[in-house]
Amino acid sequence: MNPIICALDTQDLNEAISWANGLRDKVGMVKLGLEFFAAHGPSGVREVAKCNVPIFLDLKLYDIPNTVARTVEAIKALDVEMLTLHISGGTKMLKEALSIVQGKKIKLIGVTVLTSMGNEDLSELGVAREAKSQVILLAKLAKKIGLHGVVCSALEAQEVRQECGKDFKIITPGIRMNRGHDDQKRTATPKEAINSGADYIVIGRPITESSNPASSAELILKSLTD
Ligand SMILES: O=c1ccn([C@@H]2O[C@H](COP(=O)(O)O)[C@@H](O)[C@H]2O)c(=O)[nH]1
Repeated sequence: MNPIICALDTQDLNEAISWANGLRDKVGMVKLGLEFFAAHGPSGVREVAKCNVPIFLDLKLYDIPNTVARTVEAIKALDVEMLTLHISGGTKMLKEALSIVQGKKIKLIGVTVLTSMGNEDLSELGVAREAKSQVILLAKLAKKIGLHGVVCSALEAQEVRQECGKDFKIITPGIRMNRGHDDQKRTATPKEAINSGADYIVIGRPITESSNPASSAELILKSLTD
């Protein structure tokens, strides 16, 4: 299985389609997020799906239970593999969302602590725990409620794997090699993430801003076995 999920972060539909076509054989999935969805909505997702590459829809839903459930209801008609929602939306929100996708192929993935945040950012929000312990707490809650997996950084992947078991999907953004951290704080290389137990590594700008996205993805894949 190819563990690379490339984030197609753009408002340009043609650019997203061109990336999806160019990367189809080099990645396991593509990710469409808030930027793309705000610009093109469900019809844009359907257009990218025509490129025959599995889609991870990263909308990070976070609202009252009824609103999230109705949103999941609208999204479940789309041909996507996984959809994200914030675990901090709470048990009722998560359970109601799960009940909507019961028996469907779409997997609900919980966002723990954004990889752009460090301990100081959490403390500013009144969260006394360090990022790692907050991630483990949220991942265990997600597992208990029945979510299919979580988004966390590679720095927590090993502990999440130990706590949540082998069938629980672990998806790690914040992947960096040789270009600084941008706005990410909890980062790791592709190989470190996979060695820590991640099922998938989410990589956006290091691929899409390179002069040759397909060959960058190919090199990253190769780096996993070197
Ligand atoms: O905690 C999170 C959750 C989601 N993301 C998303 O992943 C990609 C990362 O893109 P890069 O360009 O490789 O930084 C992006 O779409 C984020 O929305 C995340 O980074 N961290």
